[in-house]
Amino acid sequence: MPASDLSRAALSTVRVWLVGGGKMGGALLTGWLDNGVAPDNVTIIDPAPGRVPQGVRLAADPAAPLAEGPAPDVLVLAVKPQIMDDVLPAYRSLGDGTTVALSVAAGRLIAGFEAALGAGTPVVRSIPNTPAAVHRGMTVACANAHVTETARATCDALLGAVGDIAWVDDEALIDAVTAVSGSGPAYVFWLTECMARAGVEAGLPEALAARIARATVSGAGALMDQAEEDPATLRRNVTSPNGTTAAALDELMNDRAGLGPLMTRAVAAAARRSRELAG
Ligand SMILES: NC(=O)C1=CN([C@@H]2O[C@H](COP(=O)(O)OP(=O)(O)OC[C@H]3O[C@@H](n4cnc5c(N)ncnc54)[C@H](O)[C@@H]3O)[C@@H](O)[C@H]2O)C=CC1
Ligand SMILES: O=C(O)[C@@H]1CCC=N1
Repeated sequence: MPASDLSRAALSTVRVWLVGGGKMGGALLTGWLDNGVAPDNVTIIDPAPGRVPQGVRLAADPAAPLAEGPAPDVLVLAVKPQIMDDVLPAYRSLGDGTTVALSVAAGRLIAGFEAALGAGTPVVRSIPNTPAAVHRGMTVACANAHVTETARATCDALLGAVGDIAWVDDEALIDAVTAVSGSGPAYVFWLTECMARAGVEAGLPEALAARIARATVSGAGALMDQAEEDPATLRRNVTSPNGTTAAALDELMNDRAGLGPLMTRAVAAAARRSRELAG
């Protein structure tokens, strides 16, 4: 069976509880339903959710789903890291069994989920990103020793339903992953805003500057996606010797004051914050 059929098969019967149906949880949910998860196998637990697709069960808190059952195969934890400690105890009865706790929360450690839900609980810690909303997400995940091969395949299919997925064995890498791909879309949007503002400062009308900045960033992203060349080659393809791009890159690629050292500082700051969120 091809991998995509395998994923669909894994998803067609999976029972998921989504704790936190906000931006990230909602984006994941859309991908699941598009990839074969049955709406009546999904429960959103959220006192103020975003969109609730037809056929999906909604509960403001876990009391009713826990009483009614059946227990989920996967408990997806998509609330803010800062409230995770308050949210988890209610799900203790699902711990130490076959239900996999699949977190998308920044910073929160596998050990924290084990402490709250039970030491024998299968836990997957992952970091997706918001391009998941258009099925172009990038997720990196890490599993504890209690996650079986089947459970890992199910989580792989759930996370892979909204884009690309990579697994790491070393949980410590997740902080840097969060800083690059988790937060990264915001850097690209800020780059777009900066390009538009610079265009206005160079004399363009605001609407035209915003339009060409947005089209350029998304067009460059699409080219990078489809081209075989690496980003450095694509950059060189734009850069004529002694031309306009070379003049700009002299500033952007400056060893001390260019985008390189700035990005290093930004990513280090995000990774540091991820470590702090561990609590
Ligand atoms: N937004 C992003 O780019 C990314 C977010 N994440 C992680 O995803 C998680 C959710 O973030 P967002 O979706 O951006 O936030 P959000 O604020 O859009 O969604 C959080 C949801 O949790 C709900 N909620 C609040 N208290 C609750 C409770 N006691 N039980 C159940 N639900 C409750 C809220 O009503 C809301 O719908 C965070 O842990 C964040 O670190 C991870 C990667 C990227
Ligand atoms: O800013 C945050 O903390 C979350 C995690 C990665 C993207 N958004």
